[in-house]
Amino acid sequence: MLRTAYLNPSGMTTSVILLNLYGSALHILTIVKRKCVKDYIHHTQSYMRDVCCSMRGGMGMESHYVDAHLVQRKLLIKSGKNANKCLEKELVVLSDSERKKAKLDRSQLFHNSDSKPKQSFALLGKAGAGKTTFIQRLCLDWASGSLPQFQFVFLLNCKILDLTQSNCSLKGLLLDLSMSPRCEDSDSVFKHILSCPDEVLIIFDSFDHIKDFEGLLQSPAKSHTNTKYTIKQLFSGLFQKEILSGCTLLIATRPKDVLNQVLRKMDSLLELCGFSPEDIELYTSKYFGDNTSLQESALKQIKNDRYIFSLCSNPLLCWTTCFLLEHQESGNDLPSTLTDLYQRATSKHLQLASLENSSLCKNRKLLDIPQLCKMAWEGFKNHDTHVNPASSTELLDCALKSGILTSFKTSECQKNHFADLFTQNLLSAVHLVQSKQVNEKMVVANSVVHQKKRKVQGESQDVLQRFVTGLVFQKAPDGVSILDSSVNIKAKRKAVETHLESMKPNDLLPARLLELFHCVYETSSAKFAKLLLKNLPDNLSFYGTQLCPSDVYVICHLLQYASTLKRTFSINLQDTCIPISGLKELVGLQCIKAFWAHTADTIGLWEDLHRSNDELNLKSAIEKFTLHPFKATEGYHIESLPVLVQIHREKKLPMSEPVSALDEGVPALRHLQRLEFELGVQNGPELFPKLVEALPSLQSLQHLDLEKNQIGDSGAEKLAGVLHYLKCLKLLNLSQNLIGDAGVEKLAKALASVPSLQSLSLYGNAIADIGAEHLALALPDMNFLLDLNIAFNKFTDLGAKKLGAALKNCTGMKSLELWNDCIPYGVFEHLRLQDPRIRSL
Ligand SMILES: Nc1ncnc2c1ncn2[C@@H]1O[C@H](COP(=O)(O)OP(=O)(O)OP(=O)(O)O)[C@@H](O)[C@H]1O
Repeated sequence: MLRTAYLNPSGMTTSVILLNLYGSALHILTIVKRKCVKDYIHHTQSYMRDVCCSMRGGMGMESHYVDAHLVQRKLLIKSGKNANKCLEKELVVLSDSERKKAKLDRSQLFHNSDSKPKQSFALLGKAGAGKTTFIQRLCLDWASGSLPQFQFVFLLNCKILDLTQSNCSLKGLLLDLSMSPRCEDSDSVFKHILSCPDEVLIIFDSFDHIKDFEGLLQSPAKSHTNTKYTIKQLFSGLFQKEILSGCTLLIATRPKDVLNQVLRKMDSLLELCGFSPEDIELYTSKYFGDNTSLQESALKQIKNDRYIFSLCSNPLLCWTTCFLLEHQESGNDLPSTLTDLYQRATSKHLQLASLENSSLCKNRKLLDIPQLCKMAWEGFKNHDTHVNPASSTELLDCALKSGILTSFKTSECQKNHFADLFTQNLLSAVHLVQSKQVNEKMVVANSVVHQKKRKVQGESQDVLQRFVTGLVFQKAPDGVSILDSSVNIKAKRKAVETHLESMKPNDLLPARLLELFHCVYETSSAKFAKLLLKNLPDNLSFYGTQLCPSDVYVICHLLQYASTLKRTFSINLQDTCIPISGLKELVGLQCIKAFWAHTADTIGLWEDLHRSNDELNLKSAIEKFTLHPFKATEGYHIESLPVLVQIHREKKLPMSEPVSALDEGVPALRHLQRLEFELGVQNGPELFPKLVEALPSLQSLQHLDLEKNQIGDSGAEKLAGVLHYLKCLKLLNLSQNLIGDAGVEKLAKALASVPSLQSLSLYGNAIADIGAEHLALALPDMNFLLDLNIAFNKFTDLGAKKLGAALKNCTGMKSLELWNDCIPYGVFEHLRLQDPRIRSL
C-alpha cells in the first residue's frame, strides 16, 4: 500500500489509500474486538469452573454431585376467579407412573422436542431440593463446552440483587451484577451479546426472593441501551421479549412461594425431584468417600431409620444427616424430628467453628447466639436471608466459618446470607422461644397451623412452625438442645399447648392438615398425637397436596395411634404424587378402611404386592380401594379406567394368572354409586368412549352426571348401547351435550330398559320435533321417572304437544320442563293449564 502511495501521489489515490487504511484498521479492530469477546468468554468459563466446582461444605461438584432427575410438569390453565391463585394449585399433579414417564435428565433440559422452540424454563423445587446446585452443575457443563448452543451464560442470584433499585441497564445487569468476572471491554462484549441473543442463557436463581410479585410484568424495560430501569423491569423486558428477544431464560424457584403470573407463561416447567432411595445411598457413599467403615455404618444407620431415610430424599437434609453422622459420637442415636436434626447439626457447626478458631470465639457460650438468632428472625420477617453488615465482625466471622452463613460475591459487592432456609428458621424459632422481647401470643402465631388463615402460606412459614413447636416441647438432654437452659419457656409452652388443644382438624384445608400432622410430630408427644387422632374427621383428605416421603412417614407414624383409640378412616390421596411405596405403607395401616388414589398407581400397588406374593395385603388393598364419589376432571382420571375394568372382568392383574383376591372382581367398580364426568368440551368427546367401556361394570351406579361434554349424537348412541347394564341408575344428566334427534332416538329406546331411572335431564341440547316424538313414545315405559328436563332444545309446538300428551299416561311423573323459544307462548301456556306438572323453568 505504501508503495502504491509512493507511485501515485495524487489526491484521488490518497483517499483510496486512506480508505484502505481505514478498512484495514477496522478489520484489525474487529479482530481485536472479537478476540476480546472470545477472551471474555474464556475468562468467564474458567471463572465459572472455579466458582461452581465445589458444593457446600467444600465437597467437589465432580466427585459428589448426584444426578437427580427432573420431571416435566404441566399447568392446568384456569380462568376467571381462580386465575391468580398460588401456582401449586394449578400444577397438574402427576401420578407416580406418569412421573416416571415424564422424567428427564440434565442433558435434556434445553432439548426442543416440540415445533415451538422453548425459551423460558422454570426449575421448581422445595427448599434444599438442589436448585442452586443443579444450576451450578449446569454452569460447569457450559464451562466445559457441554452446552454449545450458548456462547454466554449469565447467572443472577435474586438473593443478592436489589430488585427495586432503579438505576440499572441491561448491560449492567448482565456484566456487573451476574456471577461473571469483570469485563475489560464491556462495550464490545455487550454489542456482541446484542448481535446473537439466541446464544445467550440468563439464569435467575432463587427467584422466590423477589418479594413483591405484584406488577412484575407491568412496565417492562423496552430499551437495551443505557436507559436505567429497575431489575424487575429488566426481568420483565427479557421475559416479555422486549429486550434481547431470542435469549433463553431459566428461573429457579420454590413453587409454593411464587405467584403464578410469571410461571403460567413459561414455556417449560421442570420439577427437581430430590433424591431417590438409590440416590441417597450413592450420595452417602460419596460423602464418606474412602472411609469405608464410616461409610458402611452411616449407610446402615440411615437405611435403618425410616424417618431419617425419608428426610434424606431432600438433598440438603441428606447432607445435614451425613454431616451429623460424620461428627457426632458413634453410638449416638439419630435425631427423631426435624427440629432435633437441625439443632444438633447447627450446634455442631458452631462448636466446630469455635474449635477451629479459638481466638475468635473460644466456645459457644462466648458467641452471641441470641444475637445471631435475632438476625435470623429479622430476616425471616422480611423474607430475607441477608445478614445486617453492621453486626459484630466476631459473630459474622464465626458464623461464616461454621457454615451457618455463606457469602456471595459479585464484581460489585460481597454479602453475607444464612446458608439455608432450615438453619435460618431454626435460629428464628430459637429467638421466638427464648427471647424475653417475644410474648406468648407471638409464639403461638408462629407455632401450629392457624385455622382462619385462608391464604396458602409459604414453605418458610411451614418450616418455622415445625421448629417453634418442636422447640417448645422438646425434652432434649443437656448438650443437645440449642436453647439456653436457664431461660424459662413454660408460659410459652403452655400457650402453644392450649392452642394445639383448641385445633379443629376437620375444618382444615388438606395442605394445612398436613402441616398440623408435622407440627404434632415435632412435639414427639403421644398425648398430642392422640388428641389429633381423636379430633380428626372420618374422611381424611390430602387431595391436591403433594406428598413427599417424609410427609408420608409422618402421616403413617401418627395414624398408628388410631388403633388405641379404635378409630378408622378413609383417606383421599388423589392428586398427591404419592409414590407407590408410600401408598403401600398407608394402605397397609389397619385404621385405613378405604382409600382413593390415582387408578394407575393403585394398579401399580396391586402388581407390586402380587409380585412379592403378599396375597393378604393384596386382598386388603383391593378391598380398600374406592372410587366413590368419582369426579373426573382430568384426562388421567378416565384413561386408566379400561385397565381397571379389564382387571374386574378377567379377575386377574395385567400379565398375571387369575388372582384369588379378585374372584369377585374389583369392589370399587361394583360399588360405585356416583360418577361425574367433567372433562368439558376439550377432552370430553375424546375420552367419553373410555367411560362407556367401563359403564357395564358399574352395577351399583345411581347417579351419572355427563353435563357439558359435547358427546353429541355418536356419544349418545354409545351410551344407549350400555344403559341396560345400569339397573340401579336413578339420575342421568345429559344437559348441554349437543345431542340431536338421531342421538335421542337411540337413547329413548334404551332408557326404557333402565328400570329405576327417576330423573333425566336433556336440557340445552339440539332435540327437534322428531326427537321429542321418540321421547314421547318411550315416556310411558319409564316406570319410575319422576322428573324430565328437556327445556332449551329445538322442538316446536308439535314436539311439545306430543310430550304433553305422553305425560298424561305417566301418572307417576312429577315434573316435565320443556320450555324453549320455538314453542309459541300460547301453546305452552295451554299445555301448562292442561297439566300443571309441565313447568317453564
Ligand atoms: N444433586 C446433588 N448432588 C449432591 N448434593 C446435592 C445435590 N443437590 C443438592 N445437594 C446438596 O444440598 C444442598 C442444598 O441444595 P441447594 O442449595 O441447591 O438447594 P435449593 O433447592 O437451591 O434450596 P433453596 O430453595 O433453599 O435455595 C447443597 O448445598 C448440596 O450440599
